[in-house]
Amino acid sequence: MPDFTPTTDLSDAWPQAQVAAPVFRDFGGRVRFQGEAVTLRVSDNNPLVRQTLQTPGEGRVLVVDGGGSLNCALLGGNLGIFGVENGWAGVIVHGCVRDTAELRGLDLGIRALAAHPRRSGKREEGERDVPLTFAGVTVRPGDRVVADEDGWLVLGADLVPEPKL
Ligand SMILES: O=C([O-])CC(=O)C(=O)O
Repeated sequence: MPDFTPTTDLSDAWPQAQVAAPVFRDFGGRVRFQGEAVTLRVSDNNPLVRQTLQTPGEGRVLVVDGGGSLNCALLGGNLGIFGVENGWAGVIVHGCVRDTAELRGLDLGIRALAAHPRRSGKREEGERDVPLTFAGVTVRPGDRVVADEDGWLVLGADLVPEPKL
């Protein structure tokens, strides 16, 4: 990926960068990804996740706060394909995903807490474009999210562009 600065270097250059607690697993076919955050808060229901991944991603990262729920999966193979087809760089789920063998084959960054076989509820509820706080970070819409082999972090929109490293 062109112009990719590792999270380690970003963290060194910007001590104020928010680093997510290292509780996320990598499920995607793309280990390194970055982009502006689009935010969703849902609770064991994923229609908003589906709807959002069906809109143009334009290289952004969908950040889903599922409240850390270990009850069901908020994203699976079909939603992952929507993400690829619509140009999302990645999806970060504070919750679970499923179809992990399929997700691994997608050109999409995917982080989540765990795998879970059960599908989520189908109620159209949740909030979009709200600040999210979980795993020690606050993600606001438009913040830059950067993920790689070492974890992921959040750079507030005010920190863009990058400093000279
Ligand atoms: O539809 C769902 O709830 C999640 C899923 O399994 C998929 O994306 O394929």
